[in-house]
Amino acid sequence: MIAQDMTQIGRTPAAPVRQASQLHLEAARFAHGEKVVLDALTLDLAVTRLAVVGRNGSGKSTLARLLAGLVAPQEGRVRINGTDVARDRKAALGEVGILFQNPDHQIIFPTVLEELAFGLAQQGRKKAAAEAAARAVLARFGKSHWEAAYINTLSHGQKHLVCLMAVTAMAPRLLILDEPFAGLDIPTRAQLSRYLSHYTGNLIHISHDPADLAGYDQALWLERGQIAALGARDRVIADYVARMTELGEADDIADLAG
Ligand SMILES: Nc1ncnc2c1ncn2[C@@H]1O[C@H](COP(=O)(O)OP(=O)(O)OP(=O)(O)O)[C@@H](O)[C@H]1O
Repeated sequence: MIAQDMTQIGRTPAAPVRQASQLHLEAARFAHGEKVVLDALTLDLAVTRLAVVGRNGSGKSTLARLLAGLVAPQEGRVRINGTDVARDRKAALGEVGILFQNPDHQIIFPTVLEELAFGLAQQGRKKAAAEAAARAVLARFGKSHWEAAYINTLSHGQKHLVCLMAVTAMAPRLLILDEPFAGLDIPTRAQLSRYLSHYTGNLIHISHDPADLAGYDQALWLERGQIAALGARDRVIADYVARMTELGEADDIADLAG
């Protein structure tokens, strides 16, 4: 069951609702060694609900990591609401959070409370205040009984929920979701989806499944590290699905994305 007033999850009551987040990428480049993933990517966009699609290997997760400031562009600039998210990590934590596809890549601490309190401490709260705020988030999600649970005893979906609680506890204005529903059963997926639809901050949602992206107003289609299309969700997703269907029906799969 969803606890209490879901509109307040991750936000204090006084927080502004869905004030757009401003993405600013200026000729951003990111390569893994010789492999250039994103090249001279330029984007100025006000985001409330943005869907991101693209083939395997097109650079979506790399873009997510750049936007979250987990990696810095090797050339160019990435700013979210004016913050250089890779350099100013403390300010970045209030601007942007990320939910990975695999919770095991995100979780650091053994227990649920420690995991939730960590991000809050990173934002500058003292240990006791961070733990109190973490307990408040657990209560809001109806999961106070998880406080002392060892995360390695939780299921994949439950770990996902821990990550979602941890990231929303920090109340970032922009939350990036990198295929958050992969591997989840239908009820867990529905529950997470409901939590997310009530998140009062802005969302960027990466998914291969257009059904996950209903309710998003804009969409960005990434192709080999370049923007293939950006605009109204319905049009971009329709064009993307048509193109993917066309490729899927072709016998020659030599054109599989690098
Ligand atoms: N650590 C790494 N070392 C080398 N190459 C990498 C590394 N991580 C990613 N890549 C390469 O970067 C490219 C983009 O990867 P990325 O994970 O951003 O794509 P994606 O669009 O998120 O893919 P998917 O839909 O499969 O999750 C791929 O070609 C991938 O092989």
